[in-house]
Amino acid sequence: MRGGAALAALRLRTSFEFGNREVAKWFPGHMAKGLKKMQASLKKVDCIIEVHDARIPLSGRNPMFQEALGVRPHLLVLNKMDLADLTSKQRILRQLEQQSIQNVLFTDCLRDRDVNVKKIVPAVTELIQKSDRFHRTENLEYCLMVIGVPNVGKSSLINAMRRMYLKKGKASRVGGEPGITRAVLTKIQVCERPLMYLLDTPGVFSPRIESLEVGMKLALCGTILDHLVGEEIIADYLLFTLNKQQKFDYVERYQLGEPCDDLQTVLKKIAVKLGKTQKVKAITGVGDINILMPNYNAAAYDFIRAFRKGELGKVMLD
Ligand SMILES: Nc1nc2c(ncn2[C@@H]2O[C@H](COP(=O)(O)OP(=O)(O)OP(=O)(O)O)[C@@H](O)[C@H]2O)c(=O)[nH]1
Repeated sequence: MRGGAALAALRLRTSFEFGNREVAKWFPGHMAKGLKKMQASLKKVDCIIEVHDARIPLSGRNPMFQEALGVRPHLLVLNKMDLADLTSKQRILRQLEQQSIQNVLFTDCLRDRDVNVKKIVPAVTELIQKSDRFHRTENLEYCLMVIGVPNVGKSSLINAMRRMYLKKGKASRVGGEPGITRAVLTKIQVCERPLMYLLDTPGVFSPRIESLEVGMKLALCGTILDHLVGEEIIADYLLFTLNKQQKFDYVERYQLGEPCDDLQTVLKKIAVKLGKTQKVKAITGVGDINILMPNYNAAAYDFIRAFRKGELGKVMLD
């Protein structure tokens, strides 16, 4: 940890200049399957498992499905907990509770037999049994659906649950029913008593981008296509965030010597360190010379990817 005086000498930014950008273009509507298409299958669902990225537990979730579906048991799974700095977990849970979200689990779907993934079925069983749905006797099968914005790990969660339950030999996959898309109706049995299924196709929602800052956080976590936002600005927001939170793993990774808040300087050093440079011929008064130009795009790409893989340390963006 660097001392206050040393940090002050580095002149780190205290705010980020977002400029004039149009967030509306950052998430093309066709990327989400759309509520309408999902609604038919959602009607049959007894409990919604909403997956979101644990690094942005408050930003970008789309509450639209709750409004569209009325009151229905809902479990919020904050996934990628392995990438999140959870020292402020209690604050996050309190803030979520203020939004009436009480049922929250943190997961790491890539870890084999994650203990928290295991808690999903008992939590969901309790939620359904406490809800009105339990008194509807005509159908004793419970059906769960995983939904969320892109790239938060919905498919990974389904696969983790599938591994967990299919391995036990208790679960079976059930084929489609006539008249309804087979893919939507493919079910995985996840519990015997009560009989519970998970629809194996997740519902994709568009994120709610209420501000440029929220948009940038979503972009940093990879839920928006990078080129729509711009890799350079994502890299700059990443640099700003790491410095603000004093997460200086990047300094060591790229052998920068000391933290720096100037993107061009950082990208130049990253490019040189990674050997991402291009020979460019320059014509001068005394003849042609070859100069080495850093490939800023390749450097920005590496910087962002390293962050997303957790190689620059754990963060909390909200
Ligand atoms: N570190 C980490 N990575 C994860 C975790 N869960 C998923 N991922 C990674 O996140 C990326 C997206 O995972 P998916 O399961 O495809 O996410 P999705 O929400 O189904 O994505 P869409 O199909 O785009 O909606 C993949 O590279 C996964 O390997 C997790 O718990 N921790």
